[in-house]
Amino acid sequence: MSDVLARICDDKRALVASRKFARPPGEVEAAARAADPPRGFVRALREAVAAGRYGLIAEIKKASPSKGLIRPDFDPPALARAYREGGATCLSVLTDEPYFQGCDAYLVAARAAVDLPVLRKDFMVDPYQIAESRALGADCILIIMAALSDAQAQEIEEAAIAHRLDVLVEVHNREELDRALALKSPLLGVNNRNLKTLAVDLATTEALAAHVPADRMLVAESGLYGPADLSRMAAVGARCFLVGESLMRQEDVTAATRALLA
Ligand SMILES: O=P(O)(O)OC[C@@H](O)[C@@H](O)c1c[nH]c2ccccc12
Repeated sequence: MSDVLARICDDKRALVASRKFARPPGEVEAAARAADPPRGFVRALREAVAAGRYGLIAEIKKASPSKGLIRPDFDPPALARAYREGGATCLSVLTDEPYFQGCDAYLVAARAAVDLPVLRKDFMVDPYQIAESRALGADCILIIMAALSDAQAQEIEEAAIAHRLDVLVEVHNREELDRALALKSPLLGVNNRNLKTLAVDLATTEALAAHVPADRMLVAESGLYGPADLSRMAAVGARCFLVGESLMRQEDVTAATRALLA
C-alpha cells in the first residue's frame, strides 16, 4: 500500500527547501512580525462552546486526494462570507497545491473577507512554514502527529508559540494521541480519515474520545455529512467539528452551514 501522507510530506520538504532559497528565513520572520495580529482561534472555539453552541471549523477546500475536484466554482472570499453567515466559528483553508489544489493566496483572500480566525491547513514539516503561515495571516496551524517525530512536533509547536499561533494537534490512533498529549496545545483533533490510506471511519473519534483529558478540547474531523453525524460525535463528548467536503458540495453554503448546526 502506498502511504499517501509520506508522499505528500516528501514533496512538501522539497517545496520548503526551494521556498527557503527564494525567500530566506530572516525575511519571512520579519514578515511574520509585521503581519496582522492573530485572531484567537482557540478562544473563538471556547467561547462558542461556553455559550452552549458547537464550535464549527468550516473548511475551504477545492479538491482532495481521495475525492478529486470537490468544488469547481471556487471563490474563497465568497465561501468565507457564506460560512460566516451560516454560523461557522472559525475557517480552515487548504494551502497545499499538489494534492488539494490549494494556495497561499486563498488563505489571504478568505481571511481578508471576514473577521473569523483562520487555520492554515497544510503539512508542516519545518519551522520555516510556521513563520510563513503567520506572515500569510494564519491564526492557527496544524500538527499531524502521523507525519512527525516527537522532536519535530515539539519544535514546530515551539515555533508556533513564539509566533502566537494556536495549534491544532491531529491524531488518528491511541499511540498518536499519547504522543500528542506531551505537547502544550489545548486543541486536539481526531481525524476520522486515515491519512495513510484515506479511509474514513467515525468510530475513530468514538474510540479515542474517552482517552482525551478534560483539559483538552476535542475536535472531531472529517467525514461529517449532517447533523446526525455531529450528534454522534457529540455523544462521546465532541463539541467542536472540522467539516469540509459536505459543505463544499452545496450550492448554498450559508444554508448548508446553518442546517448542519441546526
Ligand atoms: O472534507 P472532510 O471530510 O469534511 O474533512 C475536512 C478535514 O477534516 C480534512 O480536510 C482534513 C483533516 N486533516 C487533514 C490533514 C490534511 C489535509 C486535510 C485534512
